[in-house]
Amino acid sequence: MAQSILDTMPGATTGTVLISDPLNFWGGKRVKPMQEKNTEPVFEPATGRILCQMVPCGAEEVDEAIKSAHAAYLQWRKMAGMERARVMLEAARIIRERREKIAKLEVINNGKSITEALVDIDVAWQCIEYYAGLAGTLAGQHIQLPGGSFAYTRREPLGVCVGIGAWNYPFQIASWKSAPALACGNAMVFKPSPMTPVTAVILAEIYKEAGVPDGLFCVVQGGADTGTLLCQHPKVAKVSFTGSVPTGKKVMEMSAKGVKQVTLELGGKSPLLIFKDCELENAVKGALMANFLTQGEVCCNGTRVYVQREIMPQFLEKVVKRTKAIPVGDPLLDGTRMGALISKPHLEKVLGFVSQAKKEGAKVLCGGEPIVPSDPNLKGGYFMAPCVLDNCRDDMTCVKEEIFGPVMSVLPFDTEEEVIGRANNTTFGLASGVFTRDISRAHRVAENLEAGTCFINNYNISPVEVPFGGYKMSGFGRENGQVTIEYYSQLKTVVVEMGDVDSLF
Ligand SMILES: NC(=O)C1=CN([C@@H]2O[C@H](COP(=O)(O)OP(=O)(O)OC[C@H]3O[C@@H](n4cnc5c(N)ncnc54)[C@H](O)[C@@H]3O)[C@@H](O)[C@H]2O)C=CC1
Ligand SMILES: C[N+](C)(C)CCCC(=O)O
Repeated sequence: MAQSILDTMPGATTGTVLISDPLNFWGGKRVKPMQEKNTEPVFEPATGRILCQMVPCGAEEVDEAIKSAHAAYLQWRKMAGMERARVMLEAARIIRERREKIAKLEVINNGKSITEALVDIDVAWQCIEYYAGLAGTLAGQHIQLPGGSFAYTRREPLGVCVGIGAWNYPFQIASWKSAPALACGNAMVFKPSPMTPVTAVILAEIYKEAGVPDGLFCVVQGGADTGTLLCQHPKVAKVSFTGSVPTGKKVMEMSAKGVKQVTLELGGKSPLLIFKDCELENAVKGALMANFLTQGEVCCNGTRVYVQREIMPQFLEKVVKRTKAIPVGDPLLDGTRMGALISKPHLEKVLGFVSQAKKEGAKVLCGGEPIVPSDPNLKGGYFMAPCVLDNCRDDMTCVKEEIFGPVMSVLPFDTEEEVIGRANNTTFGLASGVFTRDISRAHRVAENLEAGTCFINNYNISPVEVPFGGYKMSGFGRENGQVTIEYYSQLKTVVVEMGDVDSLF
């Protein structure tokens, strides 16, 4: 059935798509909601038009999905890693083959530019391919003990894992969570954000087509209530969450009650440090990459841009020139580099941060206002002009709080020691960046910044081989890279006695 939606994609344009297929998936197929209660409209951000209805799953449906996942888990965990790898490689191949269609659907639901969505879909299949590669390498250790006795360890799956996703990278988040989970022999029940329910179910269909047992990757739709049901379900072994800090705390609290493992990928207010000895053109490009991907709705964005005072005028001139040149508009057009924000209330929240910044003394160098594109089709879309704020201070709201929109705050600094102290003066710690040509300084700064990632002379590149995750209130656990295997598996120790029992009793 998803085929039918995907198959309409080649000819689809902004403002033309309507989705009526069921968006839940378990037992190997799309499942219609049991009842049409608490339905929420889902919007196409570029037009403000209703794209489909999101019908949240209740307790009975969540239970069905988890049961279906558990049954699949019992089969999947018995397969050799190499067998699981073959299925996952097939899933990666199918995604790659349909990348344009999936990317287009993602754009229609999320509002980001097609250029970016294509990258997101590529990162998704690469992630599945990467963990397929690791599935066959899972192994334990053999430990020799006295008298010929020995012990060995087995790396075993956890069981049914829950993935709860945010709306900014819908398909990619579902892949980042499911790929390591499945590689280790787990099943996953995934709940997308209620604002972007459309593409996770495509991933479920692709896994099915690739040959996973029915139920191995399920999708349940819903918001906080459905998420709560998932976190509280006794058959769930682990919850991996991407979203805001307040919700992350609730997820951790609920999971604690059942002693479930958690991975939390939360928000950020990451610093980007630009030293006067940097290659300025690259630093300017890096600052844009750090702020304007996905309309600024990225958790690891480097939104506090600290620039060494001597180069501030040149930096501002170049950064403003490039920001003003960003083509904002119809996200399905190849030339567009920034699309629409996720929703009207979110756009208003972001614009509210800009007015608050002005009240607190910041100077808007460009953007920060809504855009109504000339194309009549896009009149109801949630567009705004990307914004650069000057005259910022560390105590301003725009510098302290996560805006999650295209708003860059620029701050001057004088010394390395000073800027490191200021950069670390936050409860967040997701990412950070430094631009300098001095290699000693680069590594010293990387060591001293309190964040899960430090980009040196670039920003926001995230190859799937590289671990990603936060320090401090930005969360814990990691996604991507080899280490994530440890977050989706548990170690069993088997102790073998080769002699007689030397009993104390
Ligand atoms: N770290 C990141 O990548 C993201 C950060 N955010 C930040 O959060 C703000 C709010 O965005 P939201 O989508 O409302 O984030 P959120 O944290 O409320 O939602 C994230 C996910 O958690 C689910 N959820 C909500 N309440 C839950 C509960 N009690 N139990 C279990 N699951 C629950 C949501 O349905 C969604 O799937 C954004 O403006 C932004 O500042 C939002 C999205 C992604
Ligand atoms: C892909 N990347 C690194 C730009 C962002 C991924 C993290 C997120 O979900 O916001």
